[in-house]
Amino acid sequence: MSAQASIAVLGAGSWGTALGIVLARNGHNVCLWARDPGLAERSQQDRVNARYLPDCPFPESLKITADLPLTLNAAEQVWLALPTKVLADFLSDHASHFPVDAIVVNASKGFEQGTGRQISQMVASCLPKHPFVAVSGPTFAHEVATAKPSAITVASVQPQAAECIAATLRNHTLRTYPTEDVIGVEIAGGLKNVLAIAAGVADGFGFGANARAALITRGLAELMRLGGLAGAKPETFMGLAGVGDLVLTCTDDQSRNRRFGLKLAQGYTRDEAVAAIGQAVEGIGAAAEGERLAGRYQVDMPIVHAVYQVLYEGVLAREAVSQILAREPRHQEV
Ligand SMILES: NC(=O)C1=CN([C@@H]2O[C@H](COP(=O)(O)OP(=O)(O)OC[C@H]3O[C@@H](n4cnc5c(N)ncnc54)[C@H](OP(=O)(O)O)[C@@H]3O)[C@@H](O)[C@H]2O)C=CC1
Ligand SMILES: O=C(CO)COP(=O)(O)O
Repeated sequence: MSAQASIAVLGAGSWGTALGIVLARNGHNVCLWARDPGLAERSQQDRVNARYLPDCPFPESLKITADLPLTLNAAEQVWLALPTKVLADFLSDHASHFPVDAIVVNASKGFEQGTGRQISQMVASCLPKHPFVAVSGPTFAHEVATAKPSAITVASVQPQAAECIAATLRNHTLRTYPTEDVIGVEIAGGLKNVLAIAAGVADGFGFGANARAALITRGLAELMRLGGLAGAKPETFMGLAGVGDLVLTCTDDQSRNRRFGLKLAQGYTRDEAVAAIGQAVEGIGAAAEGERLAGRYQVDMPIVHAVYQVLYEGVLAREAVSQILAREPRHQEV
């Protein structure tokens, strides 16, 4: 891999655009793929993605296009920043066009819809020979793109691939932390969005800071219980991709998932709240997959279950909260 890499970033929403900007600023040649030719053309001309990151100008070495073969051509790294629900179809349609030696880097958070498979498993079934890396952590796109200090986990079962991607991504405002625990990083990143919805609901009802802290702590316990049975390392949940991202998204209104929960508490239906946010709300799909995984591993996940009931079974948010509070008292354990 050359010091100046040729990089394809697929998905020109807020996260793909932010990553494209950072990678280009780091001196790499980046081609960002947008599915909307109009957006690609305007952004290439104006040197900014006015729809998703209007105040973040493109560095010179960032190009944006809707031409996928051109984007993938000779890429040494292919970064995925698409909503998780479209990933399965996207990979089955386009994986055969990925350059054979490219490292595949996933930056999305969630699970395959309908199966609960992790993104690493989806990628492995379509691209079994490509090294795979997952990046995840407390990183709001706008803060990363505007070079606010941030830190991110870079996970791969192939340490060399993790180190390569960490070196590509890090700079003086973005610290990278490699790990081999892909399972833990993906479970934490996928399910913290469900808990952020719950935090938004609780704050929307005015339950206060104590309730929010309890929710984060007990939510973390749910992630660790599931992660333990799925083969993750407990310490991953105490790191950036675990408690780091959980705290970020449960406490700050930059989070779309948290804002979605706030809307539910205001009485919006699920679909009205999705429309009001107007961007990816990964916690919705992840609630269904979290419920599926809890069943598969026979693990108690009451907060994930409550969010699932509100989103899929028509239970009122207030009622779901009362049900959690009415649970049998128990000893604290993780
Ligand atoms: N934003 C953030 O701060 C962070 C986001 N992430 C994760 O990154 C992933 C992407 O999120 P984010 O960029 O924020 O989402 P956004 O809602 O900002 O953007 C979504 C992007 O996906 C595109 N898209 C939607 N459907 C399709 C499709 N069928 N085929 C191709 N492209 C499609 C949209 O295109 P169009 O504009 O044409 O609709 C848009 O470019 C999510 O998994 C999220 O959890 C991770 C860390 C930080
Ligand atoms: O994952 C994120 C930050 O780490 C972004 O969270 P939201 O998708 O809730 O905005």
